[in-house]
Amino acid sequence: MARVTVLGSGAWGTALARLALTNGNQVQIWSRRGPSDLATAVADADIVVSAISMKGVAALAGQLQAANLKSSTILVTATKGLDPETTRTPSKIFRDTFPDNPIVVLSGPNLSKEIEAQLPAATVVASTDVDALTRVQQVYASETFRIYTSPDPVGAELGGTLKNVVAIAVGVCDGLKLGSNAKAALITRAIPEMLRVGVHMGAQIETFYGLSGLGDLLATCDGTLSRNYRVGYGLAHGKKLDQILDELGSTAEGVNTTHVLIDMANREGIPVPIARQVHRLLRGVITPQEAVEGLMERELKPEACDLNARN
Ligand SMILES: NC(=O)C1=CN([C@@H]2O[C@H](COP(=O)(O)OP(=O)(O)OC[C@H]3O[C@@H](n4cnc5c(N)ncnc54)[C@H](O)[C@@H]3O)[C@@H](O)[C@H]2O)C=CC1
Ligand SMILES: O=C(CO)COP(=O)(O)O
Repeated sequence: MARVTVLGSGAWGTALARLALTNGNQVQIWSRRGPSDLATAVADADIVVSAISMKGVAALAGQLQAANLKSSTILVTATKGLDPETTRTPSKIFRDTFPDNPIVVLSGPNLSKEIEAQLPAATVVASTDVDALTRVQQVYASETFRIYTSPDPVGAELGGTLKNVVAIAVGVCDGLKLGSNAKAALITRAIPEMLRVGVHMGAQIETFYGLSGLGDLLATCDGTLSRNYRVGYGLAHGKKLDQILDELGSTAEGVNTTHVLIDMANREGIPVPIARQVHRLLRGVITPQEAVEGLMERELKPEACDLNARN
């Protein structure tokens, strides 16, 4: 049994709290608009699970620091995004703020509605701290939630982060009714793009072929349960981005991730053709049809990809 505090009472925070509770752990949820004070909520926790939107992670890390988080507390991050100011992943933000705490990433094909319905699923917990990995694995492993471990936290969270951009593109593809061939081509060609960014940011290649990479890419590109997919689908039907996000009423991280990714790709010269079309589409400078044409009209090239290619 562990004392677990989950930060964030959105769809994913609630599901992660319920999973830990069902396994017999002592669980409390903190949220920014809730009644409890952060310092009190984390004071006795063995494990703090952060499941808030990316836009709040850097500030939350600062608040936790002010709350004097114990250095023995395991910090688990379940957010899938990149910091707009620094391009850091959540685990990097926590690592920079809490150099002595064990940091664990939890990421995989985990659409919260299916998890809440107790459908079988698997995920990855990733850390360089083996004891912390075992502890978090024990807290979450159950008959319906299978937990694999990985030594590559950055790779695990980048898979979950970058696939959100692809899910927007696939939503467009389905919204325009481009067919199964186009969808298969898009998802497959997205993999070298994700790998190129991942390798640049220090991830291990094999992580992207596991649950937190390919697994999450497939789950999120499968259809209507994914909010990022629904962003693309809505754009393909001529809706404005603001309207789509209002209707969703919850976080679609791929929108912010696309902007951060394109800033980074421009600075570092990383070729990301799919993300670039998504970026133009989100900014409203091209139509969904023009985004497709932009991809199809690119120069012809071999399929094999150079992961260190630069523009
Ligand atoms: N819902 C899902 O199926 C899954 C979501 N995730 C990731 O988990 C993260 C949260 O997603 P959801 O819970 O689905 O979103 P949500 O929109 O349902 O909830 C977002 C939560 O973040 C909190 N939050 C937002 N801005 C904040 C700030 N500035 N400071 C403190 N808290 C803030 C909100 O109060 C809310 O509790 C995202 O990064 C998402 O990609 C990961 C796996 C599955
Ligand atoms: O990350 C997720 C599933 O693993 C959730 O995807 P969406 O944020 O697109 O709903």
